[in-house]
Amino acid sequence: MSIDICTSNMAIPKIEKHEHVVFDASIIQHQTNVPSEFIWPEHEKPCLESPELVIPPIDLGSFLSGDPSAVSKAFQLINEACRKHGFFLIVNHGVDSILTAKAHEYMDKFFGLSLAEKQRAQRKLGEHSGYTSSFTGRFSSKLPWKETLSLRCSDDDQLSNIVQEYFFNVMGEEFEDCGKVYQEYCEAMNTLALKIMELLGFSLGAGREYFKEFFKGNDSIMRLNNYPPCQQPHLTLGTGPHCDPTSLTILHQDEVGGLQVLVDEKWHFIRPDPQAFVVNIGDTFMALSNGIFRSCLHRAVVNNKTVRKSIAFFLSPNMDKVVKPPNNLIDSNNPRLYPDFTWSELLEFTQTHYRADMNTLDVFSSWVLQKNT
Ligand SMILES: C=C1C[C@]23C[C@H]1CC[C@H]2[C@]1(C)CCC[C@@](C)(C(=O)O)[C@H]1[C@@H]3C(=O)O
Ligand SMILES: O=C(O)CCC(=O)C(=O)O
Ligand SMILES: [Fe+2]
Repeated sequence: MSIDICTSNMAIPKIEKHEHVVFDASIIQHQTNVPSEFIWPEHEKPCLESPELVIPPIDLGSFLSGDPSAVSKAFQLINEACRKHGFFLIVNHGVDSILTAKAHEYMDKFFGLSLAEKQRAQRKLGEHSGYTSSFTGRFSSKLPWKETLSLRCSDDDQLSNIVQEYFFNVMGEEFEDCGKVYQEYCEAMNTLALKIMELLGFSLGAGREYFKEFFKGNDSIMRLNNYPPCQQPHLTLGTGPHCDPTSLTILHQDEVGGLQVLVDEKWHFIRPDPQAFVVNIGDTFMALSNGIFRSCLHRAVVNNKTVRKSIAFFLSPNMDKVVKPPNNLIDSNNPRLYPDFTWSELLEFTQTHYRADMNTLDVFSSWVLQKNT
């Protein structure tokens, strides 16, 4: 496949696939030389000695309790973080730590299977759920050193068991318990995401309920990321630099560490904390906030000793919901920065035409404008 679209002022790079590359985690982790498809260009190669970013976490429980000083503290922290880089940590979030621990344990069960067994869940083009090893079917170079299992999830009543059913139908009875855990985890993430939306709505002066309402019936994705060890970790990346095209990401990383965030033009490690969720603003929320809250640029590095796992929940609106900012964020001094679009259009753009990176929202906006003229 090779798609080349040109917008009025921006060329969209080709997406090419090279299906001959095989990423079998059990083999590739021992290979002394990283295959060339996994070698990232010089300017994107990771710095494995980056400094750590130290930031105060947001206490969600106290904010929701309504205690005035906690509310104003959370309000101040969230405003600073989202205007500056779009990333923050949440503690006292109400998610059961046993559930999170089980979600990590079941990752070992799934990713510990042979490649052929994992490929029973192989993600097909156009589908949201399924297993992908290193995106070898989608991209030709700068392949990420990871395998993922994506699961579509939603708070729509009709899709209330979608994760559980996926495991049962695709992986069989043996994965029934695993399906139950990930179903429960998705529901916990959905509840948490909507609570965070209250905080964001409040901070942007749109009202506590505004974004919570907007995301009712959301069509989200949960992704299990498994990063095997790599013998030349300084040459590759687990996940390349990107802003999530989705609205809000809630990530839980295991104790190994590898997530880096760009702040003040420097990459910083985010030290893993089992009690905390890492939250970042994605492109769709940046558009919803009329550019006031920034989509966060981040990436993940790998290491030569230990497998690393992370679980990401990507909150996204219902497919047909029109993404446009609330009226209070638009005036003559703050004109609209992005055109109206639907999540279904942006999703299609990142899956078919353009590999999500740090410029997705701008390139996508030009594409939408050009399409509509
Ligand atoms: C809708 C999505 C596309 C990606 C997964 C979710 C949200 C983030 C996107 C992604 C993680 C951004 C970096 C590149 C990518 C290919 C990846 O490494 O996983 C992206 C996902 C994707 O396109 O499948
Ligand atoms: O694994 C990580 O820490 C980051 C993963 C990520 O950015 C993603 O899946 O979008
Ligand atoms: Fe991401």
